[in-house]
Amino acid sequence: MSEHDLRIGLVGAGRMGGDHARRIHERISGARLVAVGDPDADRAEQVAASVPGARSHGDPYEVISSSDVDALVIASPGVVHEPLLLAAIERGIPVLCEKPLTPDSTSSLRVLEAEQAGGKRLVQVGFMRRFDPEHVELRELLRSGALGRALVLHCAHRNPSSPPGFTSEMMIFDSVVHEFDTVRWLVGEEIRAVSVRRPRTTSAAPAGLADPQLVTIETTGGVVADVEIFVNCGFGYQVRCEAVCEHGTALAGAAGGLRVHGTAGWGGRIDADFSERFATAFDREFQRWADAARTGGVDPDAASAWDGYAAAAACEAGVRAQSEGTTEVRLVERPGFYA
Ligand SMILES: NC(=O)c1ccc[n+]([C@@H]2O[C@H](COP(=O)([O-])OP(=O)(O)OC[C@H]3O[C@@H](n4cnc5c(N)ncnc54)[C@H](O)[C@@H]3O)[C@@H](O)[C@H]2O)c1
Ligand SMILES: O[C@H]1[C@H](O)[C@@H](O)[C@H](O)[C@@H](O)[C@H]1O
Repeated sequence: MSEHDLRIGLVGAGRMGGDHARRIHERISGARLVAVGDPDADRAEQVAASVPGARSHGDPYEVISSSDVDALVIASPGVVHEPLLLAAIERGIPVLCEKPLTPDSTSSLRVLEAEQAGGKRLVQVGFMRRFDPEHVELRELLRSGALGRALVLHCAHRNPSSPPGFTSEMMIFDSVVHEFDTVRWLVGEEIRAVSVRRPRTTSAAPAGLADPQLVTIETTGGVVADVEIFVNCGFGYQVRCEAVCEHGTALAGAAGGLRVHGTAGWGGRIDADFSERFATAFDREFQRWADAARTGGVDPDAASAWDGYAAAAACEAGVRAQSEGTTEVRLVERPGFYA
C-alpha cells in the first residue's frame, strides 16, 4: 500500500459490494478501499470490517462527499444508481457503476448530460464481459476481418436459478442488458430493433415468470443476434456467444476447463455463477479502471455512460417487444464527447 494509492469509496454493500471490496483489497494494485456506505448500516459495517483501514457509513452520500475518497464504486440496485452517479459527477470523481447505468433511457440521458456539463469523462459501466479474455479475443478476431464480416451471433445466457421477485421484464433489463452491450461492442454498431419470443416455460420457473425467452437483436448494419435467456436452467452458469462470419465461425464461452474421462463417461465442470465465470474479467475491469482513474483518464475499452444509455434504450425496446412484437430502438444523436 502506498500514499499514492487510489482511495476508493464503495456504496452498496450487498453481494457485489462484498465481492468488489474483497477484490480491491486482495487483488487490485495501486488502490485501496477507504469507505463503505449502505443505508443498511450493518451491511456497510460488515463489509468495511473485512478490509483493514476501511470505515463504514450508514449514509452512502457521506462516502461520496468524503475528501479522502478519490474514486467511487457503485454496487447498489440499479434503481438508485442515478442520484449516486449525479453526486459523484458533481464532486468530479471517477466512478465505476455496476450494470445497469440506470434502469431507463431517460434517466441515463440525465447522467450523460451531467457528465458532459462537467466537461470530463468520469463514468464507467460495469459491463465486465468486455474484460473476459475469450470475449476480448473474439472481438479482436472479428475486427481483424480474418473470418470476413460477422453475419449472425448465437448467444446463450443461462443462470442456475432466478432470485426471488425476478420478473419476465427483468430477464430483459437485468440479464439481456449484458447481451445488448456485448453485441454493440463486438460488432461496433448500434442496435436497431429488438423482438422477443416466448417458448414454453420451464417447470422450474416461479409462477408468472416466462422462462426461457428468445430475444432477437438487429444492429444498424444488419447483423442479427439471437439470445436464449434462461434464468432457471438449474445446472449452472453459462454465457456463450458464437459469431457466424462470411468465412468461418468463432465461439466464446464453450465449456472449458479440465475435461475428465472416467468410468462410463467423460465430462468437465460448469461454473456455478457469474463471480466464478467472470472472475478474471471482474479483476481486469477493476485493475484497468483503477489505473485509469489514478492518472485522471478513462479506459477506452470499457463501457462509457453512452454505452450504458444505449443498453438502457435497447432494454426498453426489449420490454415493449415482449408484448408488442418487433420494436425499434431510438437513440439521441451520439455527442462528440463520447466519440
Ligand atoms: N456484473 C454482474 O454480473 C452483476 C452481478 C450481480 C449484480 N450486478 C449488479 O450489481 C448491483 C448490486 O447487485 P447485488 O446483487 O449486489 O444486490 P444486493 O441486493 O445484494 O445488494 C445491494 C445493496 O445496496 C444497498 N442499497 C440500497 N439502496 C442504496 C443506496 N441508495 N445507496 C447505497 N446502497 C444502497 C442495499 O442495502 C444492499 O446492501 C446491481 O446494479 C446489479 O445489477 C451485476
Ligand atoms: O444481475 C445478474 C448479473 O448481471 C449476471 O451477470 C446475469 O447473468 C444475471 O442474469 C443477472 O440477473
